[in-house]
Amino acid sequence: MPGLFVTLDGPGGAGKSTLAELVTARLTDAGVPALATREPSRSLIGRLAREHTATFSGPTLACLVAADRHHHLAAEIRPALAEGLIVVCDRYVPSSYVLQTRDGVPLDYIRQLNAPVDRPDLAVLVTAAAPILEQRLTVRGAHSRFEHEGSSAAETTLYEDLGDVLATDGFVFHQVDTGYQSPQDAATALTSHILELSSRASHSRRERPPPPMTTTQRQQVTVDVHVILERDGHILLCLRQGTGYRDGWHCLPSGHLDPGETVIDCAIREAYEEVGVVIAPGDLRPATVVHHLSPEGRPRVGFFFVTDIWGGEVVNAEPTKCAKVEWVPIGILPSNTVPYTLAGVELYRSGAWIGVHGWPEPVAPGKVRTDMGAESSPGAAPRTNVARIR
Ligand SMILES: Nc1ncnc2c1ncn2[C@@H]1O[C@H](COP(=O)(O)OP(=O)(O)OP(=O)(O)O)[C@@H](O)[C@H]1O
Ligand SMILES: Cc1cn([C@H]2C[C@H](O)[C@@H](COP(=O)(O)O)O2)c(=O)[nH]c1=O
Repeated sequence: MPGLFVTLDGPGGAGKSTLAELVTARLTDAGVPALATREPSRSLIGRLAREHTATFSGPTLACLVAADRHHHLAAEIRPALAEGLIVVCDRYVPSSYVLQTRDGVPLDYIRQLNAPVDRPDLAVLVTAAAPILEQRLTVRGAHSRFEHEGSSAAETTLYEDLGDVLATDGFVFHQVDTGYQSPQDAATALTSHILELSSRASHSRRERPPPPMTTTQRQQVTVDVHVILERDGHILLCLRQGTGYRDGWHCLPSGHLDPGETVIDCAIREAYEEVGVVIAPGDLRPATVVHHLSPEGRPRVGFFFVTDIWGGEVVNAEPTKCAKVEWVPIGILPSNTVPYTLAGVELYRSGAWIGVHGWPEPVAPGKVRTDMGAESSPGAAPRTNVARIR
């Protein structure tokens, strides 16, 4: 994976969330695409785990957070890494080793549950002396029963004792003591460390020649699905925010294909999750397909669907990821529209069934055909079959 996966763990009040937010902002300001995320994640399973620690405990909570972790990796972390992003995750496996142990689950059981999950490139252990943590928690307030029930000293000791286990389990870790440095200073030091690691990783990737493709090696691509809701010459765009990827840019309701999902199911799910509309499978029409190469060199295939029939009201259903949803004229998209999105909409408008975007050279010079008129769609020109978008 070309990105870098960084996790932050440590006792309650150590400053994990503060650091995650500051480091991601600094990376983004430095022009390095980064994604801030956390565990339990924002998914349905994650919300169950986060919001119900009073109800779920012991092995139940251990399994719930492990299930959330598997889904989080598949749905959010691996796709972002594949795009070349630095993923900064607030809590990961070391939190399970400590919190589930405190909940009476045997450490070996927790290690087995987490044995199959990805190892981060860097596991940051954020610490501070126990009296400092207690003081911070008193001022900020406790987030969960773990912080009501336990003492910071006991939790800190469990993290301190974790070194050998983490090393055995394949974690490369780095300690940050926030006890005597401001959040800004801690973030500056950690951001430099991450940037250095990232540059080392990309150097070693560059120095390693790409392995030759053999018949057993196939190109891996990320599949995205985009939904064009079209009405009266306008389409619906979402203004991204707080995602760490292209924030401040407009995109279509869209997302990655989940494991086991068809592109049709994915379009229906994303439209519902992001803008609250219910689309019947038969009302989705294929708009175009974009074979995209991301600036980091990762290939993606985007299936664009279009519809003008849906149930429910359009709403901004994910306000933490989207500042607003907006109807815009299909022919005059905002200048801050994500280029990949723009390519899909332009292909659809031009009537091309399929196009390539972001690739440096024509894939098959002389083979580009634009002469195969086919059925047309509302708002779109007669269909052509292939186009190239720069
Ligand atoms: N370096 C620091 N110096 C002083 N105060 C800090 C520092 N880092 C964070 N804080 C403060 O300590 C409190 C806890 O920080 P934060 O919520 O980031 O911790 P956390 O490790 O994510 O906690 P939890 O595990 O409970 O979610 C906050 O009020 C935050 O402003
Ligand atoms: C990752 C992880 C989390 N939990 C629990 C502990 C807390 O109740 C929440 C995290 O909230 P915070 O604001 O980050 O403190 O989730 C857990 O039990 N095990 C885990 O691995």
